[in-house]
Amino acid sequence: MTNTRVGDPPLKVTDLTMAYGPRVIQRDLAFEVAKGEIFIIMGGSGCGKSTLLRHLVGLKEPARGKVFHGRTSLYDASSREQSALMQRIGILYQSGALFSSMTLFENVALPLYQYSDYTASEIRELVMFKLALVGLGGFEDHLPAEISGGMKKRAGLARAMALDPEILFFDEPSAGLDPVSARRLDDLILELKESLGATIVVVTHELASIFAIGTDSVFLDAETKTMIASGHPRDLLERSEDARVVRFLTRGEDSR
Ligand SMILES: Nc1ncnc2c1ncn2[C@@H]1O[C@H](COP(=O)(O)OP(=O)(O)OP(=O)(O)O)[C@@H](O)[C@H]1O
Repeated sequence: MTNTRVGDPPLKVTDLTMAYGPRVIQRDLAFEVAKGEIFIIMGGSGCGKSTLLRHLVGLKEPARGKVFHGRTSLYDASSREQSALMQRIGILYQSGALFSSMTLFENVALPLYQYSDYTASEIRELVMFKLALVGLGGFEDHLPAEISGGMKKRAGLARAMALDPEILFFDEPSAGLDPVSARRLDDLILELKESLGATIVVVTHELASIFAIGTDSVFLDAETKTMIASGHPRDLLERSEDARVVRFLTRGEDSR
């Protein structure tokens, strides 16, 4: 199924209000994620970053407004259209969310068996390719418990990429990783963007990651409950006049 035309942004949010029951978390969100960008959702703790991610991937219906994947309004689509859309995205959850009783090979193969018509030998080839892409060639028979936290994230990434998604969503990819593993993951995300041309949406408050990989962003403010900045993180750092944005991007050590 193709629902995008040249020039259509892969992801767009219009007039979005997010709420849990009567409690509004964010309102008046509007932004587009252009093809090939690494789009960062940032803001302080509790501002609604993960909640926004849930809205973007079909897990939470907006209180108001729309989320478009290509030309399709996600929450106005039929459940058949929605599940087709969901197969065109990949999600890397915080823990990597691997099945602990399955080998890395089986974890990555699962979505291919579930959602594609590939033969077993084609799946084998694809899984080996995806594992090699994330630097886990040779680890296909390992169980998640037998590998490090950084490797689990990379295996989760291989699984998120199994179906060659048009958009990848990452929820706090470097959470729980030591700085060296976090750097490696950032480098890998950049490589994937270059080699696959994928569009990537990342929730993170890690400054190093934001500046290392981000090419566009939205900044959510918990107090005013809306977005107060958007754009390339480095431009925001250099040009934002908003003290809250600058404080966040300098961790309170503004030395511009
Ligand atoms: N299922 C839920 N039901 C009710 N309130 C919720 C639910 N999930 C989150 N919230 C509330 O919504 C607000 C935003 O939470 P969210 O997890 O989206 O923020 P966040 O920016 O991702 O935070 P953090 O950076 O700390 O992970 C918080 O006040 C949180 O308590």
